[in-house]
Amino acid sequence: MQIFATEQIRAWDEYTIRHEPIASVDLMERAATACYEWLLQHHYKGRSFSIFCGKGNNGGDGLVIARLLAQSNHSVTVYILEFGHKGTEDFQINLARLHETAASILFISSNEAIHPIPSQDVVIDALLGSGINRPADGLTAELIQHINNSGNEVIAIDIPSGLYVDHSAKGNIVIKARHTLSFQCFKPAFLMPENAESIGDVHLLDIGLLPGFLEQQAAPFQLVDQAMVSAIIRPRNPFDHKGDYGHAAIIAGSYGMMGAAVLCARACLRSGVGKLTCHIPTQGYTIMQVSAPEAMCRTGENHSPHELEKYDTIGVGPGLGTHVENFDLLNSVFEQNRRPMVIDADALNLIGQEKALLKQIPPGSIITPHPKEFERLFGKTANDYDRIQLALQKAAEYNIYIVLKGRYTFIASPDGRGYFNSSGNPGMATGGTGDVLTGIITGLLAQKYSSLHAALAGVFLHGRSGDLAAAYSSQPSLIASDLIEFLGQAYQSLT
Ligand SMILES: NC(=O)C1=CN([C@@H]2O[C@H](COP(=O)(O)OP(=O)(O)OC[C@H]3O[C@@H](n4cnc5c(N)ncnc54)[C@H](O)[C@@H]3O)[C@@H](O)[C@H]2O)[C@H](O)CC1
Ligand SMILES: [K+]
Repeated sequence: MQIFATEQIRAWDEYTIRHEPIASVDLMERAATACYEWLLQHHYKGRSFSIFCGKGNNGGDGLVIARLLAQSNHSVTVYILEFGHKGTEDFQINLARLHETAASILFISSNEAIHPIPSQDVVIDALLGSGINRPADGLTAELIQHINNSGNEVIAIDIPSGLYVDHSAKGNIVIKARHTLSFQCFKPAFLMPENAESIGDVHLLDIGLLPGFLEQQAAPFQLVDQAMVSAIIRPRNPFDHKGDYGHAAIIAGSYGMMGAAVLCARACLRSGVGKLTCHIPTQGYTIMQVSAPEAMCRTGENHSPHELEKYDTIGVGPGLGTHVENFDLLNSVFEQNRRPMVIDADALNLIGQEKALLKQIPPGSIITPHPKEFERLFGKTANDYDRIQLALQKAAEYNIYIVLKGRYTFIASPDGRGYFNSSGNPGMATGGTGDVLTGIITGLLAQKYSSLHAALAGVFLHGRSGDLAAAYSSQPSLIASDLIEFLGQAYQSLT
């Protein structure tokens, strides 16, 4: 699924209006009806509503929702923020229609007109939508703050007012919504951690924008979803043997951190790899052989980084530690292996300390930093959007894939394309889940998936395992081992 910027969203509306064809006021009716139906289906039936509208089409949506609620006997008060103009055509048409209902309509043209919101009311925020082109200020900003301070439950229409669709609004005054009801596709704003407080839970409502538009559009970002990953994963052939699924190596673990190596190894095995050899410290030998009997082990000084050319790929980093001798280890790995590999955790921290190593990473490799590791490697950015751009820039500069881990993990490809993963949940914010991801991606690379496909399928399957595990038990109780147990079901869920 594409993730569009403001101009493309507007173009998609216009394409639908022209080709369906449908009048724009009828498209607004369809969008607002979807919001109204969502409210009825989600325990808001019978509640009373304070609906705040601007004079653009976002406000128009609010007026239609107000009419539909009033016509179904809900108590509705509509507050229209005065901007000194009549409003868009569709806004005006719907204001006239609203006058024929029992809804109270009040205009806010100064601070004095801002009154306390009844505590039982659900607030609908339809002040500003995707047409915003500057920070909310003056009376608009005061009204937003008034709504935020009220403590009432807020449902934002299309996007919380004050937020930009595709660039940072950090530091601006923005509505804090419990739910955001948006249309058709994800907007970049919904995928950025810096907006978490504003957007609440996002619900995408289908308003029937025509799919024909998608064929002509190159979106700046793609959403990694089930359809995408189902098309990547290949079925197994009946006459295959283990040699067909590659030989992976994992170089991981140190005293006190053998768990990371075990999680990584077990996840790699469950990903479908043919053979796995773990290069681990000698004192971790028994732990690994008992925990992952399917894997072979090599021990020896400094993880014994020898004969690495026999592997199809290598995953390095989980639980490795950042002792100085590990710089030699990394140098040796990068010298021996020039095929795409996976680099994570302490291996990234070592590279963060010795930036010259970045240039030695084999081309097409996948690095999997979390935001702090990313910062150590490439520096701080002012906001999440800049971090995404920096990731794309660095991916191109070093010819690597950067998997920037988070709620919506971002995958930066060296060709300039960016992908946001859609699966996963906050239960996965717990120790060891990153080691599992490294194991899965390493296993997919060994099975000769391209680096891009291994990264995309790896993050999606990892998140899907987390979703299945959380559904089976709960988010708080989720531990990294659960992801490995549910990887089989995650694969199954793709078909
Ligand atoms: N498919 C869809 O997504 C549909 C969306 N719809 C809704 O339409 C809005 C977009 O409407 P638009 O009129 O373009 O913009 P806004 O309502 O956001 O109005 C903005 C309006 O206000 C001016 N303005 C911009 N920034 C500010 C500011 N900081 N303070 C005050 N005023 C500002 C600007 O000049 C505009 O005139 C979309 O979000 C959906 O809710 C349709 O219903 C159809 C389907
Ligand atoms: K809004």
